[in-house]
Amino acid sequence: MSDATKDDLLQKPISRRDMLKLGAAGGVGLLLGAGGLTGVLAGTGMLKDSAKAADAQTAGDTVPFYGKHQAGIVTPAQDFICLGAFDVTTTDLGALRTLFQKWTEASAKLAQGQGVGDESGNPILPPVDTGEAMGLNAAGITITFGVGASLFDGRFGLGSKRPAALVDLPAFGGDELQPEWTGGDIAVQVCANDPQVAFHALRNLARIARGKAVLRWVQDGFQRTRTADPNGSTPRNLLGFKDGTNNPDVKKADVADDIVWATQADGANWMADGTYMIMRRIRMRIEVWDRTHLNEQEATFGRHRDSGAPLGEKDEFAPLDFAKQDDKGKLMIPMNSHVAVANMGGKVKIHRRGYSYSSGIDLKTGQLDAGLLFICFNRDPRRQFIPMQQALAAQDKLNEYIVHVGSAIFAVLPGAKAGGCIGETLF
Ligand SMILES: C=CC1=C(C)c2cc3[nH]c(cc4nc(cc5[nH]c(cc1n2)c(C)c5CCC(=O)O)C(CCC(=O)O)=C4C)c(C)c3C=C
Ligand SMILES: [Fe+2]
Repeated sequence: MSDATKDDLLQKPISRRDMLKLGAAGGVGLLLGAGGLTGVLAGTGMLKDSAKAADAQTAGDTVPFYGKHQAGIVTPAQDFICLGAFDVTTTDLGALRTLFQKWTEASAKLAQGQGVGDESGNPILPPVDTGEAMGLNAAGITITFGVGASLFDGRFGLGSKRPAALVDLPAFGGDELQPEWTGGDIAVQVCANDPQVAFHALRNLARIARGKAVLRWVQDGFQRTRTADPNGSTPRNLLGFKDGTNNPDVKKADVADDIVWATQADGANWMADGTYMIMRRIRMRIEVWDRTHLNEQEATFGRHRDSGAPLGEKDEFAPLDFAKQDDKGKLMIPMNSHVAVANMGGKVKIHRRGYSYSSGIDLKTGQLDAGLLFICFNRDPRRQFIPMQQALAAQDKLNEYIVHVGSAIFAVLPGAKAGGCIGETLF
């Protein structure tokens, strides 16, 4: 084996699957034994696997956990989400710091496709990791942490550090918020290309938090999978429309700087390179929508259903022309359509990263409890999400078919370097 290949293998994170194979071959310790690497890897078939794994990695199998910004914000959306909000039960700032230290270490391991910690090997103790992700790769997992306004109350003496941009969201017209889907001291957003990998991460992070924080609400969500749509075209929401077409291109650093990342100049020094996340659990009146004719559906969004193009256009990515009229002088895109209102004259932008959710049925009505787990990231909600949602609440034709039932806002912490800790700029 060439030195370069050996280096690659040593750099390559060892996945849960590799661990199992190494375990069967005599233990991970062998990996470190002098000259043992080639033999162990050949014996387990990992040499062949490592070539496959390298391919998988280029397909986004592992996303670095550490960095200037947290992952899971401008990272292209994975197929599944498991979003949890926690209430902190400890009143000790030191314990909160320790929790974030433990969460950081565990998350860095999970991002590499590993379990949350080293097993003791003692059969009379519960395993350190819950085990349901054994044999699964990292599936592009990202874990993103944020803190809610309630964390800045009297409990930890953090009141003076509450960023001005971390406002309590105002009441919006038409809101029917339910307390069980609202608020939270801490948000943990887990996204992955496998639902079990995502669930496993949130479950283990909740387990680590025992005695310090408890889950307040959890919402799973999904988009189409890569298997069903290998081309990665724009996902469709549960109303059947392509959703995300005109999202700003946050892969471009200048666009992300403008729309997503907070700076020191924005008010709170500790939030530099962080962002603000808004979650809205938006239930869709699916049964009503399904009885609505296509013209009306398209007028509601201002786009064609099949292509996703603006009304009157053929190409999904054609620019929106709100002045364009049909041959009778009627606006092609109605002024009260969702895109016309959300566009805000092109002056206000947010980065949307939502998922569909389906949570069974409403037992009272027998109707589907399904909709959009709306998530957006923005640099200052006072200038971005809030005015946009105020306009939508007042004018959006889509309001006939949706109702906002959950809501939360979080300051998403800056990223950390390897060896550092998420939250170190705050606590
Ligand atoms: C406050 C922000 C927004 C909420 C809440 C929201 C809810 C919501 N949106 C859809 C479906 C679509 N939205 C689309 C575009 C779009 N939506 C927002 C903002 C909110 N949406 C913006 C800023 C935009 C882009 C506007 C523009 O300038 O073009 C679209 C069209 C395709 C696209 O560009 O993504 C769809 C479809 C649903 C179903 C929903 C609540 C359930
Ligand atoms: Fe929208």
